[in-house]
Amino acid sequence: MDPRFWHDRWETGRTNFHEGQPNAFLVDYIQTLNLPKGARIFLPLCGKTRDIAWLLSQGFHVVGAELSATAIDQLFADLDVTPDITQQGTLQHRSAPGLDIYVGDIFDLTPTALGQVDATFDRAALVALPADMRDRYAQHIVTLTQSAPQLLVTFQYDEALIQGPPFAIPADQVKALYGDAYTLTRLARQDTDGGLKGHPATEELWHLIAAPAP
Ligand SMILES: C[S@@+](CC[C@H](N)C(=O)[O-])C[C@H]1O[C@@H](n2cnc3c(N)ncnc32)[C@H](O)[C@@H]1O
Repeated sequence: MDPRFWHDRWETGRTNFHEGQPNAFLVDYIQTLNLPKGARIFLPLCGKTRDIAWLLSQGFHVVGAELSATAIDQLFADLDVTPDITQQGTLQHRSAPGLDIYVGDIFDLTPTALGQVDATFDRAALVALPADMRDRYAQHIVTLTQSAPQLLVTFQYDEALIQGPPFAIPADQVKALYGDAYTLTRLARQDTDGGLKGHPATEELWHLIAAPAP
């Protein structure tokens, strides 16, 4: 998807994907990841999600990647924190205690820059990408995180009624994208509160664990 689409959304404040509170699946299912305090959790395409403040409050270290500098300005303002800022190639690195954010195209992020992560939480990231970008994205996440365990939130809805993003990602597509690298378990599904764009929708939570070597 053209980066201008997202820059425009942030510049004009059309960010209805932003939840004003930590994601309910994250809060209810984080224990499934069985992470110790201080574990590093990666949030791809993080926007200014409140999940970051919540994870920090739970004693985790958060690493995010986000295209929009405006989103990250707002994130740090919401956190009431002034980050240190350095340039790393095409990416800007904004850091504060417990928090590293890479501002720029996630496809420019390397495993070396990201460093070791213990888990990934994908909410409104995979589903934000059109079909022709998803393979590349999923492979990039696997490479970046070295198949770290993942919680992945997807949507199901009638695509004849709703135009994404967020895009519907049926179970067989989750398996096609991640089935080689991970063993997949659907942990939960629930109707989206108030529907999506006026139509019924369902959200699903997937738990991805590195598949045993063949
Ligand atoms: C639907 S929003 C979700 C934000 C956040 N995960 C949340 O739950 O509120 C998708 C975000 O991905 C960002 N984005 C889109 N393409 C990107 C890319 N190639 N690299 C980094 N971020 C990207 C957009 O700027 C936008 O903030």
